Amino acid sequence: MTKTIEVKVPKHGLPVTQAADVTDSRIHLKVDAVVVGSGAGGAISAYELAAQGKRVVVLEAGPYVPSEKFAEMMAIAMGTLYQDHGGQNNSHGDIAVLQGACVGGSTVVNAALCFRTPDYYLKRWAKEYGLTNLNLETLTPYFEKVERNLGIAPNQRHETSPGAELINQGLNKLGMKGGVAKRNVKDCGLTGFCFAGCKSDRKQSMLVTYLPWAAAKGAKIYADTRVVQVLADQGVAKGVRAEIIDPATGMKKADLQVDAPIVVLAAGPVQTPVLLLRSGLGNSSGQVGKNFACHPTLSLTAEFDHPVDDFHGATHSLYVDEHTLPEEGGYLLLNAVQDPVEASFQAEPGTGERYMAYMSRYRNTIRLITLIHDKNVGEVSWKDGVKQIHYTVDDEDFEAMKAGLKTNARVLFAAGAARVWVPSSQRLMIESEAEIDRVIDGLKNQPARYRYTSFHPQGTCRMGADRTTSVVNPRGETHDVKNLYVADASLLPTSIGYNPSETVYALASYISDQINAAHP
Ligand SMILES: Cc1cc2nc3c(=O)[nH]c(=O)nc-3n(C[C@H](O)[C@H](O)[C@H](O)COP(=O)(O)OP(=O)(O)OC[C@H]3O[C@@H](n4cnc5c(N)ncnc54)[C@H](O)[C@@H]3O)c2cc1C
Repeated sequence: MTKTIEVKVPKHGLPVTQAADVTDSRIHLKVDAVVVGSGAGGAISAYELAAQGKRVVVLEAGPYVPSEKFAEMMAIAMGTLYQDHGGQNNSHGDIAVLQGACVGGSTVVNAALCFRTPDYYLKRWAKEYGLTNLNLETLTPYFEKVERNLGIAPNQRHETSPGAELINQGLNKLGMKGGVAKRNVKDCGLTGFCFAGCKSDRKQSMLVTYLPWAAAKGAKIYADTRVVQVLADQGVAKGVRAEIIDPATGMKKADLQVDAPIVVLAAGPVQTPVLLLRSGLGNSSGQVGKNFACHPTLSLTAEFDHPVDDFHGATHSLYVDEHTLPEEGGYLLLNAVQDPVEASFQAEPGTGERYMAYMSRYRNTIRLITLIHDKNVGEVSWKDGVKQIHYTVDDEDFEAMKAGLKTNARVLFAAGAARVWVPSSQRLMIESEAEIDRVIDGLKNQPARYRYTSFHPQGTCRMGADRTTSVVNPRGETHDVKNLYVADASLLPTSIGYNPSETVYALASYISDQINAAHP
């Protein structure tokens, strides 16, 4: 007689509890540490704490989407992997603020470009915010560790996209120098689909690195689970309350309470402050949600007289940072490959036949992004059950954007562009190098006219030594609530001008060590 033995194996490699797996309407867990959010900061914290023997649970509001299910189409990826299905904006609706919202967070959809935090900012943070502990000597081992663990390395020659090759030629003609991008990608498949998730798992996102490692050390991961309140008693963190939501219906399936003496918030720079505000915790300084910066970007699209086919290759091949520090201009240039959907919203060629004609030349186009180091002038608020991002581009920052766009256009013409499209509702096209200054000088700081995208929100739970001007102390613990830690991009005291993921990876690793030291 044959006996069937039922073996329960994880469905797609990563053991994740999803709403569909939940049968009880109330769940109560007791662990050593609860981590809120499974992105850059959350996944690293979860692994580092679990590796020290702590019982860890990770709660992630977004769904679990295994890599094999990634659709190599932006429109679908936006709907499944991004915060608010890709529709998160500032309150004026003139800047798209993109964040990942899935198991692995923004690391699943990011372009993997990595920079160590420049010493310039570490020195500034030490001087202005008392963060003398975050110096190069202390942080270098953390940079080295995450670079090793995530395979962060300079692109190989063959990974350079065709558009980046042209841009390099333009830079050479102008006597400028591009830097070779470093990315957390191993053996890149050159598909150009980073923003839609890496189907072949070559991007070393949290989904394929720290989260499986955390699970191997015993951490439990819940998807579809939105934390709605941080629990504390007499100034000491006690755990969190969450709701497990069926993503198919939007209906609540269960209430979840986690009791834990260590709470790590890593819900990202929009949701972490919202959680603190909703919970009425951590805000004696009045700084929770304040100091929001987001690195607004505008892309110029160059059109060539011949096909370039700039859709295969590293998403980012090169950067130009001669003018990135605030005193030197405050802008960074980055090339990026683009799929037709992205190309379609990076320029304003007009509608109808004009638009069709423009898109029919998609193969001839490349883009160069201008990213500005913005001041921390924004605020995330939570009012009447609604989150809002109040932010508008500051006038001085707009001047940095204009300076960046001028350099950007010069590089594109030197690269051989026939014309350059400005992403403005005024339908601006620059037809020669001689026209650059006139067109760009004519731009006014009216954000609704432009196609702004932010990929890097940051700064809403500022770290600092002074409890009256910051939310989190230099070890990552909130000034107000003991054992309540923050380990995500909200910590950054100022905008850092460069893509921030490696800074978040390093800070989360550093803070995990502080937590492990305080809770042996
Ligand atoms: C399209 C895109 C491209 C990018 N490209 C680059 C790049 O090339 N280089 C670079 O350095 N940076 C890049 N970034 C930015 C980088 O990925 C982020 O700075 C970094 O991931 C931030 O880490 P985090 O831990 O703060 O948040 P995230 O990685 O965003 O993780 C936060 C997680 O918390 C979850 N969450 C939110 N609220 C709750 C809640 N209440 N309960 C439970 N879970 C919650 C979210 O769903 C999300 O999964 C990019 C970002 C995007 C969106």
